[in-house]
Amino acid sequence: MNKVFDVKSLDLYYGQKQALKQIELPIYDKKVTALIGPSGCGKSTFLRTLNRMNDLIENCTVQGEIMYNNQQIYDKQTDVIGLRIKVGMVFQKPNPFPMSIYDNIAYGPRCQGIKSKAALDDIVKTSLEQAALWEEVKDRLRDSALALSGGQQQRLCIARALAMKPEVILMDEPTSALDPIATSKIEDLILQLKQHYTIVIVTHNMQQAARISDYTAFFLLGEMVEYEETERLFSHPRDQRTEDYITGRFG
Ligand SMILES: Nc1ncnc2c1ncn2[C@@H]1O[C@H](COP(=O)(O)OP(=O)(O)OP(=O)(O)O)[C@@H](O)[C@H]1O
Repeated sequence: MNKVFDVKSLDLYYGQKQALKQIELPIYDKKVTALIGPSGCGKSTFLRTLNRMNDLIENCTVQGEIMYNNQQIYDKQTDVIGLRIKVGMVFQKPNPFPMSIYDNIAYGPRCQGIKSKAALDDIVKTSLEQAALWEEVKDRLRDSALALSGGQQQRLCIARALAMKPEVILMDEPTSALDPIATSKIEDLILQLKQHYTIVIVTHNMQQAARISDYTAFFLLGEMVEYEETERLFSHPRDQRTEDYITGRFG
């Protein structure tokens, strides 16, 4: 199986404080990898290393190696903007831009220099279709995105990421602000998207990890304690700490 990312000996510090310790992890192509663990264990921090979003945090230093398609992304020569296009991100709280549904999707492609209306129309339609939102919004593309429901806004944010033609989508607790029906739609969508994209998702919800992911990594206190095929990790955890966490003994 093809590794999209290969992480080796990754340490991350916020100032003096070490938030990630010697993380080693592969991320496989067109699979869903879930990151689980109690609050503050470093899941979001790790997720952000994969497209160098932590660069935006002052005092954050990273050591070790993250290979993305056989290229070390923490090299000085890395085109970080290009990396963030290829490795898109969806956040916990839906964050549509205060503009129309259409313009939310067209914004990124326009910034990349695409001006033709036909080309933009096509990107908007395809992205919304892939995000399972087209049927719900096709008659109101010029309406404000802020008028959509929370679940629709989150699918819009996924469509906005897809419009950039990424290879990987990082999702940081994408359903934690949503009700169960909207959550279930996003979960179905993730299962669809993995046919074409590699997905890494942070979730607090172990049932969700079990339902949608192929691989799971359990983090604790900045360490990656266990990484396994999801089914195996939940049925036969190797480490006592994983077992304690998944059986609800802490966290
Ligand atoms: N910008 C920052 N500056 C300093 N410390 C930070 C920063 N962001 C996170 N941390 C610290 O790094 C550690 C890991 O935080 P992180 O947000 O990655 O954990 P998490 O597992 O994603 O938690 P949660 O599930 O609550 O979102 C925590 O101790 C946190 O306080």
